Amino acid sequence: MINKTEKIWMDGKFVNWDDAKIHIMTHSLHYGLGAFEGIRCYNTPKGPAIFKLDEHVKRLFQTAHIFLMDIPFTEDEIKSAIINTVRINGLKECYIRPLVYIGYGAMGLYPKGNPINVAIAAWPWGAYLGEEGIEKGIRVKVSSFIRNHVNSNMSRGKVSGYYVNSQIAKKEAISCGYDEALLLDTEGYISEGSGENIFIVRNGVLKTTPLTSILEGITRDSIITIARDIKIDVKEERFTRDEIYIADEAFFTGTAAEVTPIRELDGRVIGDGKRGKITKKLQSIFFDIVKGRNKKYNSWITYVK
Ligand SMILES: Cc1[nH+]cc(COP(=O)(O)O)c(CN[C@@H](CCC(=O)O)C(=O)O)c1O
Repeated sequence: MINKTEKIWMDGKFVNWDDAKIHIMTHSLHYGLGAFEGIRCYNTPKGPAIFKLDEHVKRLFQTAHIFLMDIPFTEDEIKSAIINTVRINGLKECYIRPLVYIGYGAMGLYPKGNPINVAIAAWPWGAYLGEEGIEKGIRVKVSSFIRNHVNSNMSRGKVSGYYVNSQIAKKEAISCGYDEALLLDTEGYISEGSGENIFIVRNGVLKTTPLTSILEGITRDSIITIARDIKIDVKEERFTRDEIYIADEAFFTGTAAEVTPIRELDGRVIGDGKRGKITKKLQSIFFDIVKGRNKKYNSWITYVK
């Protein structure tokens, strides 16, 4: 069950969590066209700070742009609303969910005149794939469902309705006794997890999927930068499921998933079946950064004063 907080921001005003309601005939509820973000705020020695706020808000507006949704607020207004949502709820660490949706009005696939509404909620949300997963790694299954074609899904967009594909993949993985699903693209190459990007390590080289059928992950981009800063060779190129089977290490990245090692894929143990050395190094630098303990990356965090 979600951890309720006090207030939710809706179209410029704060409302009580229990009063944050919309009409059942709200367009996006029926047709799935909503733009959303997942953002984390961490506690730091100088108080709560939001990780890569600018990048997340930019992506939210890019998604709306791709789908011809005019957000009736500026990026700065949304950034302040996000900061104020964390502040008004007195949260030190939380997960933040801005949602841009097509509101109540016409029905049908061409909703002329329906308003574009915006809501922002923030709540405590711990390790997405479990604390144990962060330490020891998780078990993953290649899904029998694939990512949509790049001309079906506009994969630079983070759209609510796309997560039907992710949910059916995750349900299958869990019903088969795994922790998470890994989806292939339409050509059978590795794409991404149901809610994460993926990295592998082979012979000291870090490899991740190129920006094709995958969401342009902000955590993915951060890990690539961190890896290159510590002189790890990073390749963004396609690879297949069996390259993961024989990899030395593998891990997921995402705002919710953070950096979660993968210890097994489809019953094949990866490396020695534990969190790999490079994974551990990148994970620890990442957590130092988000928790305000690495000055070099201070521009990546926005303090909620
Ligand atoms: C499909 C997908 N791929 C990659 C990522 C990683 O992107 P980024 O967060 O920018 O590094 C996410 C985020 N998944 C979000 C949704 C989780 C949820 O269950 O809801 C998240 O991690 O917030 C995805 O949903």
